[in-house]
Amino acid sequence: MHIEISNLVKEYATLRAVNQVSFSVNDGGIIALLGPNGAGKSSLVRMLVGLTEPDSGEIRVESEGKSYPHLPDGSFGYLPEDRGLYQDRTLKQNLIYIGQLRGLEKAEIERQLDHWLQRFELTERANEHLKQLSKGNQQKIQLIATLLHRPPMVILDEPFSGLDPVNQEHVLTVLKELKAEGVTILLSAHQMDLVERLADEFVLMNCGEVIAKGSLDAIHNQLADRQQIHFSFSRQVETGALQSLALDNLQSNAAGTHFEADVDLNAPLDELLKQVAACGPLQEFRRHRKPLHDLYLSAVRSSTATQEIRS
Ligand SMILES: Nc1ncnc2c1ncn2[C@@H]1O[C@H](COP(=O)(O)OP(=O)(O)OP(=O)(O)O)[C@@H](O)[C@H]1O
Repeated sequence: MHIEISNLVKEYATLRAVNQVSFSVNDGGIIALLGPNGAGKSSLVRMLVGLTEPDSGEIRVESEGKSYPHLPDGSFGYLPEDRGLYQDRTLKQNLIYIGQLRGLEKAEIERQLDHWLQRFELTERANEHLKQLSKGNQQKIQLIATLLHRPPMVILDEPFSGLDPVNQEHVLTVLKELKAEGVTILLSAHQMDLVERLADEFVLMNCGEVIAKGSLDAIHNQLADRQQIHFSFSRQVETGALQSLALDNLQSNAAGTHFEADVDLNAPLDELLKQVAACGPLQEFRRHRKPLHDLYLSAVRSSTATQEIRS
């Protein structure tokens, strides 16, 4: 399956929630939609699954030699932002119902139910009403409902919401397992640190627009204006010599052995390494990549400022 999204626009009354968004999704791998509240992620996902239609632009889904304007029914699992299972029914009743809706045979439903309840450590609770479960466990049942029919593609709107760190890790592991099985995953999330470890591709959105997209390397190239280096010496060195190098914001520890500094994105690091090594007995020299979280925050701030100037 291949998805091509081109210049997509969605408007609600006077608000343009999705503005000229373009990106593509290839088979396999995990693609993450990131953006602050109101960035337009759910609006985009709803068009992708065919719940709403774009005002302009195009979604083209190529699957088994055919082309569709949204993901064809039955080809995907969808965890919506508004969760919808029956609170007064047991986990088992809810999931059997979902399995029947998806057209699964009784034996297959039982098989999948056993597998997923065990995988999410909820087997013992199968006969409890959904409302008896914590928010996090309810979220896991919602995920099972999305995965029960083993779709080749899953669309997850905020799969980590309501989960504690232990369960976030658990879901992360399950998503990695699905990826290893060849499932394509498109998810929206706010948990940068988790998403950075999980996704292969990223689409960063703000105020309806894409502000950066691609692999982590590509995002760094698009958003980082500086890079940070860390280096250390086996004994104290005079900072005088270091200060004459092209290093900004040079900081050292109290012992004068460990340093960090900002350098230009295009600075030749090999050359810099030689210059730093000439200042003392160098132990370590490494480039430190800003976490996605930091890149994202500064990009969202500057993109919001640009939008405010424009409007
Ligand atoms: N059905 C609707 N009618 C009117 N406005 C809407 C509708 N759905 C979303 N919006 C508005 O469109 C903008 C984008 O909303 P959307 O839910 O797509 O963002 P989001 O990135 O998913 O946000 P969140 O992370 O909070 O879920 C918001 O300003 C929202 O208020």
